Amino acid sequence: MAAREFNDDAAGVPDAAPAARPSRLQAVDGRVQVLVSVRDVNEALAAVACGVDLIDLKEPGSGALGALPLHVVHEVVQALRGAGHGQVVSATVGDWPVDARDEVLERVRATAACGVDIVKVGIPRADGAAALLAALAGSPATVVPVFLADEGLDEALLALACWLPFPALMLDTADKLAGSLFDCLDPATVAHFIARVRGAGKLAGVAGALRLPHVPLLRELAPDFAGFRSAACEQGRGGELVPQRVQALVRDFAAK
Ligand SMILES: O=C[C@H](O)COP(=O)(O)O
Repeated sequence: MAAREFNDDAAGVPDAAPAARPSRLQAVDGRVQVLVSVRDVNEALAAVACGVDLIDLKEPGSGALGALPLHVVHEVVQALRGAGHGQVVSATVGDWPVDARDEVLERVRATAACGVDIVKVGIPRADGAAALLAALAGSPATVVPVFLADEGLDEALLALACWLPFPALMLDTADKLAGSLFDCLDPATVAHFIARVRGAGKLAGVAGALRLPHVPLLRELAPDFAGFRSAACEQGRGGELVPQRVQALVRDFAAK
């Protein structure tokens, strides 16, 4: 799909947007779904046992969207499905420069071939991001672009991604030591992102060093899903997943 086919005008998203790809990712009425990033079979099974909605396969020690070895991605998908767990499973492809389109597309293809439902790809605010989005829209895999919001939100990029046939869009941060998503974007901008994505018929997800005290604000903003790694570990996001921390997140999002 060529970026030049897109023509955002004052009216916003053009009428002739391509239909979003069918995806197993669905909204749940009245509840923010909890996504937790895990690095192996044990963490995935522990997260499922805690009641998380979405399992995200990632090596947190390798960066914001650090990729796991493909054989581990495959192994976790097999373990979850083999044990009868139907959670939507996503996986990341690593942190790539924005112009490494061929490498990203190849990694997206290989990751999707491991049986995950969704492949998450980071979109930095940088020259070349529109071309990357357009290339990802042409991939046969189900891709969810993840806007890295450290430098703010680029409205034109968001409009393009809303127009392209992705089933969902996410916000996240690249620098996990610089605070949370809300240190990069104010709640009104996050609310605007969610409304814009929903208005385009897609699901909206947020992440970015979010912690338990952010849950009330997240519930108010009501994205379709919120993603966590840092909050689920005791020794930083590269440490081990702590089930009690995951349970606390699930409980607080489910509380009446
Ligand atoms: O997609 C979710 C991320 O793994 C969240 O990680 P984080 O909480 O460390 O920002």
